[in-house]
Amino acid sequence: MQVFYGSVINPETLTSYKASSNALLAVNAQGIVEWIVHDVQDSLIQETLLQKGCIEVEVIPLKDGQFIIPGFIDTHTHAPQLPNIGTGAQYELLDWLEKITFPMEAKFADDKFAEAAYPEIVRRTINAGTTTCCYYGSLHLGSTKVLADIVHSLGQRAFVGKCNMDRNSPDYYREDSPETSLCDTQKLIAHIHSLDAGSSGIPLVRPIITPRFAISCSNPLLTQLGDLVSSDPSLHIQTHISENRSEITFAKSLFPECKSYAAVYDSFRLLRRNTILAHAIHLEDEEMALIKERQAGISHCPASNFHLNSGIAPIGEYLDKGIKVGLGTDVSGGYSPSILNAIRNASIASKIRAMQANVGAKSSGQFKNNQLSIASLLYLATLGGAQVCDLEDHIGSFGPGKSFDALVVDVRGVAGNHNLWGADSEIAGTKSLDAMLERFLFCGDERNISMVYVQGRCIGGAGRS
Ligand SMILES: O=c1[nH]c(=O)c2nc[nH]c2[nH]1
Ligand SMILES: [Zn+2]
Repeated sequence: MQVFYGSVINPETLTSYKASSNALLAVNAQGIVEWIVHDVQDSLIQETLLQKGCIEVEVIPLKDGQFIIPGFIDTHTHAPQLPNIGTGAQYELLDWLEKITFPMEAKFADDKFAEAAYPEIVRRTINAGTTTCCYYGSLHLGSTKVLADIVHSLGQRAFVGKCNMDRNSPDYYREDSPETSLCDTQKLIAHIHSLDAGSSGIPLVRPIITPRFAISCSNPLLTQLGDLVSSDPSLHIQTHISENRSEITFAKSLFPECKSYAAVYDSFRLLRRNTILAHAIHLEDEEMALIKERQAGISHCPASNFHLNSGIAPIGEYLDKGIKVGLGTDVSGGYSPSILNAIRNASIASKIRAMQANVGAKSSGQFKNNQLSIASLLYLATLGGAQVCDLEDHIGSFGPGKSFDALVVDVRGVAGNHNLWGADSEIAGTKSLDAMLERFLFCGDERNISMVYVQGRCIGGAGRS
């Protein structure tokens, strides 16, 4: 049993979180939160432990300036694109794929290249505070197995998929046939299942079906992927939707029988409660209704949406409609593997939409055309992401029975490196806990993430010895 004592911030709803500066939080040997008691005075720690039946446990005290939050959930990123971050912003999506992205992803045909590149890539996402990550690999089976192996060995919770893509990309980066694509996908699923064979509970690394986007998949391929997921309702699905106007026009021209982009995925049985749709910037009303009805989730990738000049997703409207939304870094459309960067861009995106809305006009919903609050931003980065991954019963916040996927944040910076508080020593109490959270979300970086826990195990962070 590990028992932490100190400041804990726990997201509750889109508009609220609970901040308590002297909580006791107990995690059992399986990495599951057993209980939390808020507002425990120093003098009552031992009595509280006894009441909980904990005898002779060592309490881990958090320091002044430290607090625990749930780990970040990155609902959309591309592992083989990390070597490209910070390049290509002069292009929009379709040219960017051809000129920047496909040439880099093609290098992962060589497993050795993947073995050299992926450890640092995964380590960076972990130290950035991402405890659950939805990874796209390249189209290659071999290197995507390497990615899954590395994620597994480093202890991150993740979904790992290889891209399915058998048309509309250059010869050097396209699968030979729908059959090859399906066969390699099945082999990847078997490989990932073998990683956690024999362990109880939900496995940390899980496969995810990854039709890159409608444009890159033929009808036979989508049909076969639909058959595959229909045979296993627990299989997750990730894809892109409605990111860029030219992309939408092209996608619609390829599927004239479908009413909308979302309807394409729906017609192949790929739209369901464990489907993660990245971007969703330019959805039509009918598509929003369909996505809501199917209970699919949206990965909001605002940095990428700005960087590739794609647009600003109407996240407030989706939240008003009750559509599930989480955050994605979308490396390398996005130029940072950190969800903190996604939080900042989500905040700016919401402010721009609010500014663009008719000045003085009353917003028709709670979130539409309003800026996202700190509570909403924290929620999207944690519990919202968990909902998008269909894992909200297990991760995204702390509560009895949920996994301890958590960050120990240190606003003074680990070993004083990157102190967000400067010389101000006034750093105690719930009021300043709110201020610490805000300061961390907008100014913090990995130097302020002391420990990264997944399933109760410390797997990274600047303060990990
Ligand atoms: O941002 C994006 N990144 C990609 O790699 C991609 N592929 C299809 N659509 C895409 N959008
Ligand atoms: Zn993407």
